[in-house]
Amino acid sequence: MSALTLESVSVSRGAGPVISDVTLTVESGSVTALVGPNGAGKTSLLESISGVIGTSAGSINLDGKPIGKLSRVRRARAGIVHIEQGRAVFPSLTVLENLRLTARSQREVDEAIALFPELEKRIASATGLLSGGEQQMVVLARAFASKPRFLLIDEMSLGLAPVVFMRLLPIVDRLRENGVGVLLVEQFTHLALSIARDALVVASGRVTYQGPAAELQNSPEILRHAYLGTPPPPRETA
Ligand SMILES: Nc1ncnc2c1ncn2[C@@H]1O[C@H](COP(=O)(O)OP(=O)(O)OP(=O)(O)O)[C@@H](O)[C@H]1O
Repeated sequence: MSALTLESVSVSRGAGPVISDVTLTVESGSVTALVGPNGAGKTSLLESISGVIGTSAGSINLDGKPIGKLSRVRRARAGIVHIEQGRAVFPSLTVLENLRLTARSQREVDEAIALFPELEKRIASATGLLSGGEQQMVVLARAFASKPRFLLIDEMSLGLAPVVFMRLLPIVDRLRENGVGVLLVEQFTHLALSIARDALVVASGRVTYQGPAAELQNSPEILRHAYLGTPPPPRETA
């Protein structure tokens, strides 16, 4: 079992700390939802994992080996792929050309198309002509074509209606079934929790909940306290 682990990670930017003391394990073939209020530090945490920004304390490990000092490119080569906010496609290139940009071989392109049959009929279209949801699908397919071991997805739903975003969730689940470990930052909390096994809530840079996604999904009170950063209600005993 492959794992991406963070041990007591802290991140500072600008005026001071934005992430404090986060410990987390994402296993291959699992989805972890990372949720929390605006400005909580979710994007900063993803950026520190992929190497966009540095950490101020703690360690980031891939299968037990520290990767926190590696460049962004080397982390990507090791299999940590970060889908940043916004739809980063080349709109004037066709879907196929966008896939070829990250795939290392035609086989990887074919595998991506096989996993995303929805894109097959649009393969020769300019990507900019696709709907927002379809373009996000191209982003996911392109990420898959780059053979990720761990995928960090930052607000894939940005600019999409919930109903469109809901159509992308089974695709994330398909990636998971293919062994990818997914860390999913999402503003549509309940939709993210619905496909996640584990959940992490951060508020003001600190972890306020860590546990099964189903528990958060089923307990609005626990979720509310986690977002507010206040102590959770006592667990009911049988
Ligand atoms: N480039 C930057 N320079 C300085 N401070 C930044 C920068 N980017 C973000 N911050 C600050 O870091 C804190 C965490 O921001 P971050 O974007 O990580 O939160 P977030 O949980 O992803 O928020 P949102 O859900 O609104 O996207 C905020 O206080 C933000 O103002």
